[in-house]
Amino acid sequence: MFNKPSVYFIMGTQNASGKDPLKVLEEALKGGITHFQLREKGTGALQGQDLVEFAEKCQELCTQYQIPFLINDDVDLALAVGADGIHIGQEDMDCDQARALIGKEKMLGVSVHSLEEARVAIDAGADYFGMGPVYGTRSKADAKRPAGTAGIEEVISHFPDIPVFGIGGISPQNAGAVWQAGACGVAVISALSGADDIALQIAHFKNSYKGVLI
Ligand SMILES: C=C1C=NC(C(F)(F)F)=NC1=N
Ligand SMILES: [Mg+2]
Repeated sequence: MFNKPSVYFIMGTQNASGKDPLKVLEEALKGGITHFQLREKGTGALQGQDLVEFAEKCQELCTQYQIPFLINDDVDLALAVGADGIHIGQEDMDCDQARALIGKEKMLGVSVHSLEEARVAIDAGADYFGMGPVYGTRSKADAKRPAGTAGIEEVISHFPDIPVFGIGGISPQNAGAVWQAGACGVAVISALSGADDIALQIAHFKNSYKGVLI
């Protein structure tokens, strides 16, 4: 479920750079992403029934390609469409509550920025961590300042069994440090949603992992 090198695509309708978001998702699935997260935020974001229907279409595509489909923040939406899991941040509901709501089978991802936050998330049964922003990012309006990969190294050294995804401004050109830090995968928004050839970009991400191994 979390094999290296994982490429975790995150997108909402506002990240599709004018393209049909479902077409972008299908191209990414065809191109070999390993996880998908629907993160519907910002002005113009879908709401209500429109959001449910869009999420259901994302779910159908991910099921077709047998890729885990996770939803950011919105546990009710995740339960409504039968998503494979949720991703929550520190400012969302607490991990224990989220785990109680989704049950043991679904995936629980948590954004963590410290050992303490990681410990709390592990106690709640988190399946993976998101850590960042590694580099500067334009995809998250309230992102913290770039943290590099030190935090990733520290958390992995204390909790070696929990997969960690680096996120924030990651491209194939700067992904090497994220793999070097021991991350299970890279989580990306604009590096894929804005790419001319998404499959090629995914291949570049996977090759950047090989580069580190050699
Ligand atoms: C803020 C986030 C941080 N990390 C992740 C993930 F990559 F999934 F772990 N997703 C988010 N939405
Ligand atoms: Mg959040």
